[in-house]
Amino acid sequence: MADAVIDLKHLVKKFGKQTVLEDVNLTVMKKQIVGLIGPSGAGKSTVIKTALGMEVADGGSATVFGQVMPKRKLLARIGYMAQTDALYDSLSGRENLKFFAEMKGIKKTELGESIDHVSSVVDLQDDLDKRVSGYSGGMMRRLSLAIALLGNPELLVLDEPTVGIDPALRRQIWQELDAIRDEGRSILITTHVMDEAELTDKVALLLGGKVIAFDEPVALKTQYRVDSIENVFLKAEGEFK
Ligand SMILES: Nc1ncnc2c1ncn2[C@@H]1O[C@H](COP(=O)(O)OP(=O)(O)OP(=O)(O)O)[C@@H](O)[C@H]1O
Repeated sequence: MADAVIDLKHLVKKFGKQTVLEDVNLTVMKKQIVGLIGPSGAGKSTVIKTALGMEVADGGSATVFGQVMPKRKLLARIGYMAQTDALYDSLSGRENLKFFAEMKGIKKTELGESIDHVSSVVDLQDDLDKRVSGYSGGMMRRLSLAIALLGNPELLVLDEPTVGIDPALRRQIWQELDAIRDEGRSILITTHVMDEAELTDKVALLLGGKVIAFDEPVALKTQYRVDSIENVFLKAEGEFK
């Protein structure tokens, strides 16, 4: 699709004999937040990893900015937050941010401002000089998110970014995600928090290796004749079984 930032067409991914993704169709357009929901083990992380070229597809196609990943040139345009934190434990939060900022090619003159901004979004300013080995799980998630936000990437791919994060901070993070979208950037986010799925522009429901529903939250609620995305999820899952 023209203008699609992420475009997955009939994507198939197998692990040995297990077909995790059977026929996944999904697009993330410019200036859009797309939420990917589905039961545990449905394959949400696999969708992300295959889209980003960390796993090789067994069928169909996956493009990001019109190209098949991985493409070194595109990496600077993408902020990726994995489900497991890839942080340097023996370094402080600030040192981790500096390291990843350099990897992303952020100019030295912009480094301080950049680190201040991303650490304030996740409320880590006061803990930046502590070693990551002393961080709680939630603090590590917040640092990983801050790293993904560095450099204002055009596309953010966030795998369960708000696990272990309390509601007030979660709200603050969503304000930032909205601002990022309003600037014309794009976000693909997986979540188990159904309230968060309500905040997206479009929700994709992954079940049985397929995106069985993909629409605006309001449209999905109308389609399933329920009053929340949580109930859409439960009804779709019930019908599927
Ligand atoms: N590298 C791998 N090798 C073998 N099997 C894998 C691999 N990665 C994922 N799987 C399997 O694929 C299925 C989907 O896993 P995935 O992590 O994508 O699900 P998920 O929807 O992200 O789950 P959760 O919500 O629990 O994070 C699972 O059955 C998992 O065991």
